[in-house]
Amino acid sequence: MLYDGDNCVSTYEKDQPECPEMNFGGTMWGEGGQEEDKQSGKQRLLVVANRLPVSATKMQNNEWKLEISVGGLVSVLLGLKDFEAKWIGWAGVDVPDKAGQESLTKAMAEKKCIPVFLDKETVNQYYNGYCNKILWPLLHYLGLPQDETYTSESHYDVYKRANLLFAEAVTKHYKEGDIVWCHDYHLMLLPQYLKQYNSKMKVGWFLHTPFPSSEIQRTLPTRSELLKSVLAADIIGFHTYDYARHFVSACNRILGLEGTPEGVEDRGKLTKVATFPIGIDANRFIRTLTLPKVQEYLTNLRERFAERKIILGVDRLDMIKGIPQKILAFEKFLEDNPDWSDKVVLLQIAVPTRTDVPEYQNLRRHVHEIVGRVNGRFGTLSSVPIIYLDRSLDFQALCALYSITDIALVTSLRDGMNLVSYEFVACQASKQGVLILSEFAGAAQSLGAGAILVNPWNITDVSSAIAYTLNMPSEERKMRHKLNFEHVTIHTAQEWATMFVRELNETVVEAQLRTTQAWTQPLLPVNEAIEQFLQSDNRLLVLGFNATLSSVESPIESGKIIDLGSTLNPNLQEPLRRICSDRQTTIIVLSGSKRDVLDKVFDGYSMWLAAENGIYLRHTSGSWRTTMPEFSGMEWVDSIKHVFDYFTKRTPHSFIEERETSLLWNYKYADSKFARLQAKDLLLHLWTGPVCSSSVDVYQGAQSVEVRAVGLTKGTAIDRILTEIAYSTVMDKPINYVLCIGHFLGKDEDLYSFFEPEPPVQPLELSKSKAAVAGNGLKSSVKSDSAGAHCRIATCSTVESVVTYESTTVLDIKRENYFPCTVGRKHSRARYVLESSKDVVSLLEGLAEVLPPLCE
Ligand SMILES: O=P(O)(O)OC[C@H]1O[C@H](O[C@H]2O[C@H](CO)[C@@H](O)[C@H](O)[C@H]2O)[C@H](O)[C@@H](O)[C@@H]1O
Ligand SMILES: O=c1ccn([C@@H]2O[C@H](COP(=O)(O)OP(=O)(O)O)[C@@H](O)[C@H]2O)c(=O)[nH]1
Repeated sequence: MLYDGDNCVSTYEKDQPECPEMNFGGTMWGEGGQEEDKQSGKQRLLVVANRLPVSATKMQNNEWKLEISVGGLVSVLLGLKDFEAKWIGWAGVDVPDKAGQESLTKAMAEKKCIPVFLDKETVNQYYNGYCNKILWPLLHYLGLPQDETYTSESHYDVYKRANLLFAEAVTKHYKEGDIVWCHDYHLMLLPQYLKQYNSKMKVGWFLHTPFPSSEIQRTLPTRSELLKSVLAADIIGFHTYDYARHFVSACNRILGLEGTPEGVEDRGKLTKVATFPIGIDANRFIRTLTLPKVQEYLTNLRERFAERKIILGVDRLDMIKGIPQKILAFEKFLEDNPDWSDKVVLLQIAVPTRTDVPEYQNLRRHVHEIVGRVNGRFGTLSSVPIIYLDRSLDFQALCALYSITDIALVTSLRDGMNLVSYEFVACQASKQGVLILSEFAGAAQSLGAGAILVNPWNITDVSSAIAYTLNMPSEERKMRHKLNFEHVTIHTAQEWATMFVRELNETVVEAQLRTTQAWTQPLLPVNEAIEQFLQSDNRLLVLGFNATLSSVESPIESGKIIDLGSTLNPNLQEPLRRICSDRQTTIIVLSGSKRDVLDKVFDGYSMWLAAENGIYLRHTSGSWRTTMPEFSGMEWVDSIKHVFDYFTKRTPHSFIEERETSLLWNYKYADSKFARLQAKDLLLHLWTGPVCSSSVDVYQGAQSVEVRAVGLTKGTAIDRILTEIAYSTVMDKPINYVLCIGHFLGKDEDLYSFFEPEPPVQPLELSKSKAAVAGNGLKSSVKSDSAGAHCRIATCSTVESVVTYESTTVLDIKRENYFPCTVGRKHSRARYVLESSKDVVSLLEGLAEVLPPLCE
């Protein structure tokens, strides 16, 4: 992005009146930066990138000449007026002596830059080696080096060390509340290092390159470490949706983590993953075109190329830019269109980059060779078809060139975004030339409507696109330009940065809310639960079945699964019988299991059975009824079953449970390690296939994957179940004790919140919320029974949960009488946890003991 390495410093900004100095966001951050920051009241932003936006040359007496090399990111940050920004990055020069380091640090402080000093060997192994020989080709689908004598391990160690040095620089300058924005593949370990130092630091990471398919990422020996480290960030940004999708799927397939619509979830911690397509400061380009110097350039260029159409290529001399392919396509065009041979010229600016890496040196030789061949073949004594420059241009010359060009030819084999295509469009207001753009550049997803998209590997395709564009009617040209010009001028670099930083701030607030609301819970205070049970006179126990009351039989006989289904833990028979017989206690077993399973297991107990996640309900003395008929459709089932079948065949001892309203792939009897890997793959197939096209939710259990209709949750069900119970029983006093225990997964945890009286609110808020309760602050459901009578269930949103049915209060719960508890899950929304179903036995035994003995 910044062409300042390798002897090709782009100094084009330094003389420009509109941008006299680096002054991100106004106030300077000197040694007394915090003071000034307090004055400005702006949020501080630490931008950490491999490269600084200034490059340094040593003069005499430890003095430094600093040149600003403004590229995409720099101009972006120049526009970030709402932040106090400071840049941390590699100094770009080797400064072995302390005195030199101090003087450079001081000089750079004036430009709000903090240099990180890397010695020559570190640069060689970290930047040339691990970044540019390993990560860069991999991220661009070129794979790992084929040379088997090459080992990346030592490079990786140095990569780690370099990332630590960046981390040290950040922590040295970090102040509470700062935003730390890490950039690119050079710094993939940085988010983790920073969070280890201070878990409260707001950290974002943005990748400027593509993120390849997980099949490519899988080959990287350090694949897991790098993914885990970037996941430590609060938010991860990519240029395009495809890159974000690939990243989420790599986390799923490589780390086994769940991808959600918002990002990647790991044991309750969500890392947000989102797309933020970068833009440019289009006005800066438009303004520059009016400068006298640029006009002078334009006059010269017009004279020089008066008789010829100009095709322009501006690329770093990098294999991802597809320069050889571009030249071959141009050769093909000349071959196929001899009439054009002296009427067109290809100007190719090939900016040297990473010149210490052997692959880049080879590329240079290769490109020189083919340019020479084509010019030799099609050139004349007076002109050549390709003008090729191995250097960078100053900004004004570049703008002039963009503006005079007829066709910009961008043939990247892969490219994160490609800002050159944006810059060309911004400079084309008067000429309205055409952009031929590789479909493998991120820019194709934003400028695709106006550009001619090509597959750069298809030489004939690109050659035909050149011919088509040269002959394009002016109306079409104008229409295409208009579309792109609008995009480039509206979706600017500033918008990009503002959006990222805003999202990062919001994500941190959301995450704080989530952690304070949930996810860490103490053990159930069993004595207290028993004591409150004893004190109450109308109690409700809502119990899950599987992994709560069940015991698993050994199911495999002679290698075949004989699924006997779950049975009731025998130790529970006695306590359950006792509790069921208590007239002041109602038990509901709320389970995903089918009706016949619950019928069989709970035959002889007096309790309510809610099967298939509560869609079906019966008292053991009565018959089944449907509580939520709207969820009985199964139009989605075939496509899901197809995927389940595929994995069942390939995972010994796994099986499918077909229920009336859901479908479950169960691998509780399979080899757990292998089955977990299979489950990861299965989930990926579901998420990228049938789940996208149907209204279903996926529930991931410890040994199962269940799919059911969206909205069919145990929390929705309990609302209807209580209505039914209230309707069919005589309740002379409200339920004043609830124990809600189960191994409930994912969205089923809404069951816990159904009963949860909301926490006390601030005094000021309290009056507001009371007012709301009187108005429409009630969670309510209104349903008609068969006779047309209306039942209403309402939950008051203060410290008490109140449920009424036809003006009779059914449920009146205070926080101290409510015990929501998960079984065997480390991360849950329930207030309490019991570690295993054994603890459930002890608890129910405890409850049974305080009841009067059974009269046989
Ligand atoms: O610093 P270098 O090694 O000389 O490389 C220059 C930059 O190349 C990459 O740029 C990417 O960022 C652009 C803006 O987001 C994007 O349009 C382009 O497609 C990418 O290739 C690299 O990611 C930067 O870190 C380098 O500084
Ligand atoms: O002689 C030149 C040619 C190009 N550029 C700038 O380099 C950047 C190239 O960014 P791009 O996203 O196209 O690709 P990258 O080189 O970052 O992969 C653009 O902002 C160009 O204006 C430059 O500074 N000097």
